[in-house]
Amino acid sequence: MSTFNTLDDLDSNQRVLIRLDLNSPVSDGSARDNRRFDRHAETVRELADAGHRVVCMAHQGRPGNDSFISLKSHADILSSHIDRDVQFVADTYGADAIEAIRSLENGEVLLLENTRMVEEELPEEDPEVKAATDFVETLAAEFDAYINDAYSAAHRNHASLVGFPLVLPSYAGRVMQSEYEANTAIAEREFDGRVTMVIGGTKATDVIGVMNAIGDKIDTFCMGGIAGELFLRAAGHNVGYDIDDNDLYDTQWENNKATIESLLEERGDQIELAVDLAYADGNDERAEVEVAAIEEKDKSYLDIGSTSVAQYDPIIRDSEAVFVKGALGVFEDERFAVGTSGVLEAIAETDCFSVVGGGDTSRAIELYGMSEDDFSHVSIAGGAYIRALTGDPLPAVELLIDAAN
Ligand SMILES: Nc1ncnc2c1ncn2[C@@H]1O[C@H](COP(=O)(O)OP(=O)(O)OP(=O)(O)O)[C@@H](O)[C@H]1O
Ligand SMILES: O=C(O)[C@H](O)COP(=O)(O)O
Repeated sequence: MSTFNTLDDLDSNQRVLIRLDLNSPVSDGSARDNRRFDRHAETVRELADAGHRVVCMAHQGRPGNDSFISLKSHADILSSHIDRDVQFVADTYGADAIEAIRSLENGEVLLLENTRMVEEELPEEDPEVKAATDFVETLAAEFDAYINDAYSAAHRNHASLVGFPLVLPSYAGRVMQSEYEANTAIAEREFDGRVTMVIGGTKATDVIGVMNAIGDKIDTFCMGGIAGELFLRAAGHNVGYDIDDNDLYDTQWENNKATIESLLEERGDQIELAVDLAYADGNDERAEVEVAAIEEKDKSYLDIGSTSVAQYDPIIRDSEAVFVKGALGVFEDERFAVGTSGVLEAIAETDCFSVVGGGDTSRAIELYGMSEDDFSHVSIAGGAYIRALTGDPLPAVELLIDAAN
């Protein structure tokens, strides 16, 4: 597949600016280690070993969310994965950042502060607009090359992703290369038997927006996570709204209500909803309730229930291909891992073609004693992977391809 320039095309001794996707779960104000660090470490290590000066950009969370934090802890985690120091500067493109960039020696690695702290990074705009921002112009002047390794963020038209390919020689990093090749090939595959997609996670908007586009390729959607609860709400149950400040449901409901309702109407026979949900009871133990018995939502539902898992299990075992996007519950807490681990184990035990995607979902594989080898492909991308399945191009990838031609 000849597409974009890769690290094999990079000249020696370059000052490189590389976009990673280190967007991670956050606890106690710090990032938690996950597969994204491990995978990007390969690209960063290769560049540093080759003697380039490596400056990394990445984002974390979204402004206004609890997970919108500094990248300081990310530098420490990345450093532990590449066995060399990763310097950190709490600045994006101001005087401190420029000084740190200019002080870098060959083979050294520096991580800049969270790109989403730059006002010009968001919102989504045309590449030409992003390329003309102070952020892109100022940083571009310090580098010989731009590398995009952030396949999992390539569906966003943000400055750090679409601005630089217009002003610097641009290359794909190793993660970009392998994820692009795998996900593009998968999007083109055809299957004879049942094709199932398991949908969970927190970013319901990303998946609901593409369910129609992939609906002709998918026979059955098994729903969980936030999207699952929103569908239950549309089906007339008293769930799928916020009962605390975490705005996981209400905004996504407002933005997707019409689409969910029309999906249920037009594709209702393809969509499997949970029949029971799990929560923490007064003793902090896992408890389950039938969806039909919920009169009012007065607690957070953190997993699908075991009857729902038993309902999804034969569907998965009868499938020729299973695509997973997002976790069915808060699997990081063992009490609420029943849905996610149950579904993943069913996939691992069959020989269907399987892809597991979702920024954090791949972590469940390791956490619950499975191996990545039990699946055909494990992607560290969530929204980008599901967009790729529709066959729609990813803006940041298209720009890398244009740059090579
Ligand atoms: N019912 C739920 N309530 C709160 N969080 C949930 C629930 N179900 C799943 N989650 C959380 O969803 C996260 C998994 O999301 P995942 O990273 O796979 O997809 P995403 O957040 O939707 O999107 P992306 O992969 O694009 O980042 C897990 O960290 C899990 O705790
Ligand atoms: O985690 C992800 O899926 C990517 O980093 C994109 O993050 P976003 O959904 O906040 O743009």
